[in-house]
Amino acid sequence: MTNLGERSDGARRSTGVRTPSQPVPVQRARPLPGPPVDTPLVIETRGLTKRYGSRAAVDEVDLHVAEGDRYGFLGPNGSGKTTMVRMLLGLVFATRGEIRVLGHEVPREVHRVLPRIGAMVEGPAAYGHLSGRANLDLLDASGPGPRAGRRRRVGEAMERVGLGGVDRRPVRTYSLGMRQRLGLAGALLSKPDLLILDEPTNGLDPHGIREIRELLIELNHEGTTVFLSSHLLAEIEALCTQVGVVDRGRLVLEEPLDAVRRHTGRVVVTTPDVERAAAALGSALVDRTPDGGLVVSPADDAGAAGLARHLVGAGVRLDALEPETVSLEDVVVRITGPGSDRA
Ligand SMILES: Nc1ncnc2c1ncn2[C@@H]1O[C@H](COP(=O)(O)OP(=O)(O)OP(=O)(O)O)[C@@H](O)[C@H]1O
Repeated sequence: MTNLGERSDGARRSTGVRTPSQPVPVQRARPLPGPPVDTPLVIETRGLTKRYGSRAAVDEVDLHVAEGDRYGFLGPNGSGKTTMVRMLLGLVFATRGEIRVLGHEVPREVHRVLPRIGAMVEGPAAYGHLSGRANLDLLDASGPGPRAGRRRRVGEAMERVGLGGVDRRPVRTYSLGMRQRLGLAGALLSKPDLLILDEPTNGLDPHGIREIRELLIELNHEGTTVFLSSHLLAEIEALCTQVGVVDRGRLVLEEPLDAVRRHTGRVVVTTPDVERAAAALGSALVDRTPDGGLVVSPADDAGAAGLARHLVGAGVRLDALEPETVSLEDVVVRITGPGSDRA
């Protein structure tokens, strides 16, 4: 198997946007902003494929997750996210392709990788008749950590996910959100270098989602790389620094979030004098936003400053003049089809 760590093409990020009629793999393109290209990769796959019968659940995926990333792996239902996550953890064998996690080949060296990973896949599993603390005690006992300090480790993990006060209740009385937090506490026990989480905010209410997001950002600032799969665009947009979009098993985009939400070169004008502004703009007015903003394509040499002068000169009062950006949702909807459960 090729040593993925020896890649020299420098293309740690690839980029590509396709229209639905162009089912091409992700393209490698311009250098992108973000961490330097020599940031070590903690997850890398090449040509990774998993077939179930004639159907490819994961299809020729080249994934690049760099140290320090908060990487959001996004895709419609049935697009292959869980299969991908399971292959990264050695739970499912690939049909073809290569996987390297934290510098080791998976599945061959997965025993060297797992102690450094915290993972939560397809919802947390726990013994319902035991308390959350007892479940974590068992999990800790099955891990590589020493017995000494177990009580403290478990206590800290429970506190971090907001379950500090409920440690005597049996897990069968937990809400889905509490189970999700318990799963996350289990993933944190070993103070992992890498967290791999499949839909970690499933079942959480908005407060819970925010708490988990803040926790993941905090852990990331402390040095943990976070890889999470989700179909929740808003969640990825609020949390992640990097985005990989998968559609029907293929990785169709992999970019820093900032690059995805790039500026369009157009300007959104907010004004109380909408019709006066529209008349002054003439053919430079190209669209209107749902909340009444005017989308303007300013002449190249004049830019936003020239646009502002022109409008003020025409007697238009300006509330705001902002660059228009593409939302993650716009991009994802454009490049992916409906989930395979709707095909
Ligand atoms: N064990 C299996 N046997 C046969 N087909 C499978 C198996 N596991 C997954 N698949 C198929 O592979 C495809 C990808 O499934 P996967 O669960 O990885 O997608 P997903 O993106 O995680 O979906 P969701 O967001 O709905 O969880 C689907 O078409 C699914 O039906």
